Amino acid sequence: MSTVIKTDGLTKRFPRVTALDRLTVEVQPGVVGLVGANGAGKSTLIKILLGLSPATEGTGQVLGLDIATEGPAIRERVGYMPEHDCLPPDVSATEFVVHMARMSGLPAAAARERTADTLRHVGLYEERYRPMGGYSTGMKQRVKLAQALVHDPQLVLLDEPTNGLDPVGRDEMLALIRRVHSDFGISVLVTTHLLGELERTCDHLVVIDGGKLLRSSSTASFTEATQLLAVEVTDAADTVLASLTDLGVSVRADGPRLLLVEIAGDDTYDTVRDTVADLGLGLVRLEQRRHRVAEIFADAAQNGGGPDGDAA
Ligand SMILES: Nc1ncnc2c1ncn2[C@@H]1O[C@H](COP(=O)(O)OP(=O)(O)OP(=O)(O)O)[C@@H](O)[C@H]1O
Repeated sequence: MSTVIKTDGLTKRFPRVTALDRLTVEVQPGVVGLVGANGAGKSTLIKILLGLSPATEGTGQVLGLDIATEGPAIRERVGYMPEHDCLPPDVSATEFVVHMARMSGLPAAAARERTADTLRHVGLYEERYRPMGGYSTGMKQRVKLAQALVHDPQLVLLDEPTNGLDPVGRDEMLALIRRVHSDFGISVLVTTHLLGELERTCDHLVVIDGGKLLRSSSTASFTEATQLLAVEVTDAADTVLASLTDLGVSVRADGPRLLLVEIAGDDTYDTVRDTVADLGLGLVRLEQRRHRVAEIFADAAQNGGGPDGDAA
């Protein structure tokens, strides 16, 4: 496997803020999430990787090409979906994507063919001939994705592709992103400020905060199982808590009906089940807790860094 993105000490200083602070990271082929609160430096990193904005310090390569000197070659091989709405309202999706394909160097016939295939792939059908001003946010996001894919890139950089979507639209977009990789073998770097959003979509997560790398590792290792059992009961969780405590089980309440029980061994499951049954209560859920991506921000905040709020 060859490295898709590699940065070493990448720094971007604006007059008032350091947007990227000595970022050293490597990204392998697959679907990779770039996660960070608003202002963490995600869009800045993408623009630098595309060779559109110079780094203040540090180096980087995309698909083995130098970001400082080989920007045009990078942009030939990389698709980019910008964060903000950038679609001309009185042009149809077909016209727009054909135009973007021609801009990437495709001849007219190939551009039309690729546009039709790509728009079909992202799920735009008859609507593709209508002016985009009348599109929903979800349709606009699909057009933005299509124009990033139309020239058959090896890598796409997707900046907040789920922005403005409702939960159903978000799930559809995430499934589509997954298919970009599984159907075409295109590597994906996708950003989000919603910390838990990419846990099911990405193979690997890079988490940044204040321009600094907090962690880069496989999604599985981010969300590995904890030694805690989440126990949801129909009611009277306090009674269950008291009974379990009497039995020497380490347990605490986490809301009116939820208890968190420390797993001491396999028999913890039986103890919990029997205790709830003996009290004549119902068990709604009994499952081992997994770590959440958001926890890394709480840990960083405890150690003196981390965002202070909107990292939901
Ligand atoms: N051209 C610029 N001039 C000055 N400051 C900038 C510029 N672009 C970005 N910044 C600042 O750099 C920091 C990182 O911004 P960036 O847009 O990369 O964050 P982000 O993680 O993409 O967040 P968002 O999703 O809100 O765009 C922010 O503090 C931002 O205000």
